[in-house]
Amino acid sequence: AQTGEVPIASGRANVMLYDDAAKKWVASGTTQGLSKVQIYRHTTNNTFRVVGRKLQDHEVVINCAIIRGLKYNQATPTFHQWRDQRQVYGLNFANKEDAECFAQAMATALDTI
Ligand SMILES: CC(=O)N[C@@H](Cc1ccccc1Cl)C(=O)N1CCC[C@]12C=C[C@@H]1CC[C@@H](C(=O)N[C@@H]3C(=O)N4[C@@H](C=C[C@H]3C)CC[C@H]4C(=O)O)N1C2=O
Repeated sequence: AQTGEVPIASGRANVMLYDDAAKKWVASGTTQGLSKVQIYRHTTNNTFRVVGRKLQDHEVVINCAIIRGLKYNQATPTFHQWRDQRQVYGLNFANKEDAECFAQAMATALDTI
């Protein structure tokens, strides 16, 4: 977290990006594996972003702003996805509880911005 940012959710997930050309999901980052994915709230300007770091080596595998109007799709109880202009992001959560907690915080963020 940068100064002035607080985490409002944290969960474990495989972070994936959709390769539009190949029409398939690819693991984000250099290796497969679980990441700790958090939603940070910036305390002064009330903005939010999703940051994920590999559990193993802390490689940042996702760092994207949560923008107004973002459509967060809970495709399954443990696979959630959303898109921005460039990418489609997928979070394959380690369990339902992490997924639910993350989705709740995402909804809060989307209600706030
Ligand atoms: C209008 C719109 O944008 N719609 C988007 C979805 C969307 C809707 C609304 C708002 C935002 C967004 Cl993002 C769309 O449909 N998208 C976004 C890119 C990909 C996809 C398009 C086609 C494929 C077909 C199969 C399906 C898929 O990926 N299912 C998963 C799956 O195949 N996997 C993942 C897990 C489970 C499954 C659920 C883990 C790895 C792999 C696997 O199981 O091995 N698809 C999509 O979701």
